[in-house]
Amino acid sequence: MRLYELSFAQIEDFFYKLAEVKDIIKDNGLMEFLPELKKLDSTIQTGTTRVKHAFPIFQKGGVVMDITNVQQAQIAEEAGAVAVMVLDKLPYDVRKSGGVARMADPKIIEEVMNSITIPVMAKVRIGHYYEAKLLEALGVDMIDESEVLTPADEEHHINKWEFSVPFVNGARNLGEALRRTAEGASMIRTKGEAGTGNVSEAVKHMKIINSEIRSLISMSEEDRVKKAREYQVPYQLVELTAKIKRLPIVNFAAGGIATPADAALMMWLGADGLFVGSGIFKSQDPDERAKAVVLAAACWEYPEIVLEAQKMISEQKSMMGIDIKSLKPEELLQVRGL
Ligand SMILES: O=C(CO)[C@H](O)[C@H](O)COP(=O)(O)O
Repeated sequence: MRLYELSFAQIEDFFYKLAEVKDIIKDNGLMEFLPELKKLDSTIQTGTTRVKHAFPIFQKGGVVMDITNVQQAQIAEEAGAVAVMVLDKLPYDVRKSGGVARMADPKIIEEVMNSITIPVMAKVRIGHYYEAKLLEALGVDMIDESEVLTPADEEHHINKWEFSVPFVNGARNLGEALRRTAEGASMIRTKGEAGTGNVSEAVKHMKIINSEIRSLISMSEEDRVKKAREYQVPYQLVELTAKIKRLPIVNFAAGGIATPADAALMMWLGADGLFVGSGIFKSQDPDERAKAVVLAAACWEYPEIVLEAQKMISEQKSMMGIDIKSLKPEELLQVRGL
């Protein structure tokens, strides 16, 4: 039983209780705890859109860490990550190794699921319906249809409504974010340029989305109808975005976040939370950095605390970043899946 299979009320209660009962969960395993939760409300349907949307809401303010093995998963859990994302290779290594990047080995994903108590996500190739079916069967908590892996379909994304497991998708602008939402994604992450250790593209994408939402808000109804056509999404989705003045689903920042200061910057720009991979596990101080990034994301409104977080790491141990301008157009991961 995974988190998305619970009802909304059960998930809510789970997260409230999580702080109190973390030790109990650790000692007994999550499975022992679930029957108690089930008793709270056994009648509500599970795997519904409400549940799929609730799961990312409860991760807000947190950091999801890319990991490739059990050891890294344990570092992430120990550091206070809200979830881990299992990959075959970290985005930096995907970039360096070339070739076709596919979903991670299911045996490793299973090992990770059995070794930690926080939610486990994993990536599939864009449009790879069947990798997603395998991950759903495996019981992961969320699927990332990711441009970091080699796209399986150059034209279509997965129809995510068909799944009971929630999906996260990347976006560089409002059009992409709303198209993925219309396809059934429960969470968006700004794409940034993964594996570069360079936060500049994540900043750019977050600012583009913010400014496009601002212009929707001030637009006439007639122009919003036109925008919906341009974005190729239902008008109601454009209308809702303008009304609530934000993306209708949770939006985390990703791609190139490497330091606590980067983490705080993205939260200040309005991210609901963060995905961080290479920046932590390609650094020379992953244990400390993982904790420092979690602290900075949670306390981004307090520069003095972010300063403490920044002091927990050593700049000399940061991953060597890549200047985006040095990448050839075909080396950009962000342009996959529009
Ligand atoms: O979700 C992701 C892409 O699918 C990655 O988690 C994210 O982009 C990580 O990038 P980096 O390695 O630069 O931190």
